Amino acid sequence: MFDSIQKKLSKAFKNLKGQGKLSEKNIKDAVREVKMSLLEADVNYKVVKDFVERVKEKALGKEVLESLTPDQEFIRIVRDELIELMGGNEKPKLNISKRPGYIMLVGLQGSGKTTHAAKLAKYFKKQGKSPLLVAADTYRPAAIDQLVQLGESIGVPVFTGDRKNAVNIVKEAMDYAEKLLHDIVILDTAGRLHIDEEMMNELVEIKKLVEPDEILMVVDAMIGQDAVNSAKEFNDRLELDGFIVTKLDGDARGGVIISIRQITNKPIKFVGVGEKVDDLELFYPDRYASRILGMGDVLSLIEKVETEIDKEKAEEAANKFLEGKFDLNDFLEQIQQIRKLGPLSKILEMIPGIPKEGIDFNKGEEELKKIEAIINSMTKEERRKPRIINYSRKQRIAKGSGTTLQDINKLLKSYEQMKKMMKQVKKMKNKKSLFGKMPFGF
Ligand SMILES: Nc1nc2c(ncn2[C@@H]2O[C@H](COP(=O)(O)OP(=O)(O)OP(=O)(O)O)[C@@H](O)[C@H]2O)c(=O)[nH]1
Repeated sequence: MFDSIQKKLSKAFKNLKGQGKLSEKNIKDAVREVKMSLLEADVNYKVVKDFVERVKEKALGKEVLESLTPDQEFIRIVRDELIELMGGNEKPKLNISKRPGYIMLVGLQGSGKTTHAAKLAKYFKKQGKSPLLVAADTYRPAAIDQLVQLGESIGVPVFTGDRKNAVNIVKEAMDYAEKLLHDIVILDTAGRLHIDEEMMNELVEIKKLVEPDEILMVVDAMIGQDAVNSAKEFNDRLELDGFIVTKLDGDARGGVIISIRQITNKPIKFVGVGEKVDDLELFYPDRYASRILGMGDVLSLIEKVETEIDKEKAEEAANKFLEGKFDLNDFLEQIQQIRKLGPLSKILEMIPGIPKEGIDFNKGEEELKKIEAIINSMTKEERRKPRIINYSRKQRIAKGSGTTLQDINKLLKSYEQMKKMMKQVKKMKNKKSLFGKMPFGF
């Protein structure tokens, strides 16, 4: 995410590092680099121009010129201005006041509406709500089937009606939702390759009928400025409540996320970071500013861990480890939990200070898959007591998992090392409880 803008900006900052004191020229050069980085990231020209003016004005102020760590002071200014540009300290919020609440998704074809309708439904389901998905995309019939399939995969009903007339489908869906006591209704509407009058009229009609609590436009980050221009047109016609910016996991350059708020004056509420139904994040301007600047995003990582990782299982595993009873079954479960967080590259980029260069994420991913396959090919007893795995068992496991004897030896060796660590931890724990029993404590 944002690889190229991160690299360019870090070059701008590097030139200020170790300069002792800064001159006006240093700062002007750095500002120019920032400007080029933003333009190359496809940020709207006017947005860049205003942004750069504000950064220059602040950077030429006394604080930076006299600061002992001018590069950090400069980064702070860029970060603050970036946050401001993307919505300040605003928290992402959906304003649902009716019951059922209505969320209408609009956007161009292929932007990710259908996928994000399902992601939102799952998001609400996780909160204990009872969502209903409505397939009102009659322009591309396959979109209805796509939504039905996605709905099945997350256990959320999908209303399809007569599959012919979007306004009729929505009308019937409203009755249906009230009867079945759904508390949130998500409408997937039709998109076109380009904005056209027929599509807009249909959307306006649905809007009038439903009076949605939220009209969110789904915008594809990969198409850059075109996306921002169409966002402006949609907003002019429909008075949007906000945006879901999708496909930020790809090599999106960042332009959309940085400019859309400024151009439309409407907030980004969610971002899509992958094709799976869990790949949805709330949009916090400060956290995204940190990511754009390559400073990681620990808060989002913690939230991800809290929602994806089973706390009870994690505690159970930790206890087993402390008791020295952590076996390969537990090891497998831990790997599966970690994989629920998504690809390693995505996890690591949220942690500040981890350089991306030189890390082969695919190799790490492959290694995890290999370990999973090896443990899956073991019997229950072998997983519980890996020491019984002799040569012939190793041969069988290697065959079953499509790996080599070397791979198996490597895993068993890591497990032995882990066991040693468990023993040490257990010893320390016992010592601690002994000290706890001494008369004066320790
Ligand atoms: N990498 C990535 N792909 C995404 C994301 N969101 C959607 N996609 C993919 O983008 C493609 C289009 O998504 P759809 O949900 O079908 O788009 P749509 O806007 O409903 O398209 P129409 O129904 O034709 O208007 C699909 O292949 C999705 O898997 C995302 O956040 N990241």
